[in-house]
Amino acid sequence: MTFGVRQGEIFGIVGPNGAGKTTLIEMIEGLRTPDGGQIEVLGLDVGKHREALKQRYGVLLQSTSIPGRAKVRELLQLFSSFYRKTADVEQLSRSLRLDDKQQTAYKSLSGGWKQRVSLALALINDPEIVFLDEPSMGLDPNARSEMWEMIVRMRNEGRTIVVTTHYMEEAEALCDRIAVIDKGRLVALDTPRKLIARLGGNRRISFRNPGTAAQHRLSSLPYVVQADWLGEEIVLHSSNLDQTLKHLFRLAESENWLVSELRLGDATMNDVFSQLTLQERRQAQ
Ligand SMILES: Nc1ncnc2c1ncn2[C@@H]1O[C@H](COP(=O)(O)OP(=O)(O)OP(=O)(O)O)[C@@H](O)[C@H]1O
Repeated sequence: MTFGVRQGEIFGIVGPNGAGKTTLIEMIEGLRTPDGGQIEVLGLDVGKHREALKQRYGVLLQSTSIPGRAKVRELLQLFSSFYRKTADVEQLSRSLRLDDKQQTAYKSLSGGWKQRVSLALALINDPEIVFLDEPSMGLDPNARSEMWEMIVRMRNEGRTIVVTTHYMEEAEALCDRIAVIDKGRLVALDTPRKLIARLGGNRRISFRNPGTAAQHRLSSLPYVVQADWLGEEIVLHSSNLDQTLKHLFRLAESENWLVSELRLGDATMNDVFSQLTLQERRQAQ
C-alpha cells in the first residue's frame, strides 16, 4: 500500500479486527520492521532514523505499559526525562485538567483519567506527530467525546495525528481523511465526505429483519445497490428511495411479513465501512 499523511491533519485508519491497523502504526513508529517497502516520517527513513524520530513523535501507550504505582506527577517527570525537548509540564497538566490528579497513583485512576494521563505522556515531548491506537477504546460516551475534543485541540495546535478507531461516527466527525484497510491492504483513502459520496448519494433504508426475507429478493428490489444483514437489522442502500420503498412494501405484503422499525437516512461512514469490508462475508451468506 502507498499513501501519505499530510502535515496538520487528523488521519484515521479504520478496518475490521485483524486488518493490520496496529501493525501498520507500529511500522510507521519504527517499532516493527516491514518485510518490504519503505516508510518515511518527517522526510526521514524510519529504519535509519528511529532514535531521531522518537524525539519528534508521541505515542499513546497502553495502560499496561505504564508503571501503576507511580503518581501522575512522577510519570510526567519520568517521561519528560526521556526527551531533549519537553513540553511545559504545568501547562500540559492544566490543559488536560490533570492538576488535581498530580499526587494520585496511576493505577487508582478511572479508565477515562488513565487515558488522559496517557495522552499527557504522548504529548510530553511537544511532538510534531502523535500516534493514537484506539484512544477511545473502553471509554464511556462522555469520556470519549472529551478525548476527541482533546485530539482536535492537538490538531489545532498544528500537530499531525494518526489515529485508529472502531467507531465510525467518530471517524466521520473528526478525521480529515480516512484510510480503510483490510487484510493488510489499503482499500480506500479519502475524506469522510468523499468516501460517503462514492456510495453514489444513495439513501439508507433500515428495518427489522423479518426472518423470512430472502436476501436475494431484497437485494434485487429495484434501485437497491447493496443489502446488508447487520444482526437483527437489514440495511438497503437505494439510489431511488421512493421506488425501492414502494417495492419493499409490495414484497412484504406478498410474502406476508411486516416492515417494522423502518428508518430512512443518508449513508454514513458505517455504510462505507460495511461496503468495503463486508463484501466477502456477504457473498458467503
Ligand atoms: N501487512 C501485514 N502482513 C502480514 N501480516 C500482517 C500484516 N498486518 C497485520 N498482520 C498480522 O495480522 C494480525 C492482526 O494485525 P493487527 O493486530 O495489526 O490488526 P488490527 O487491525 O490492529 O486489529 P484489531 O482491530 O483487532 O486491533 C497480526 O498477527 C499481524 O501480525
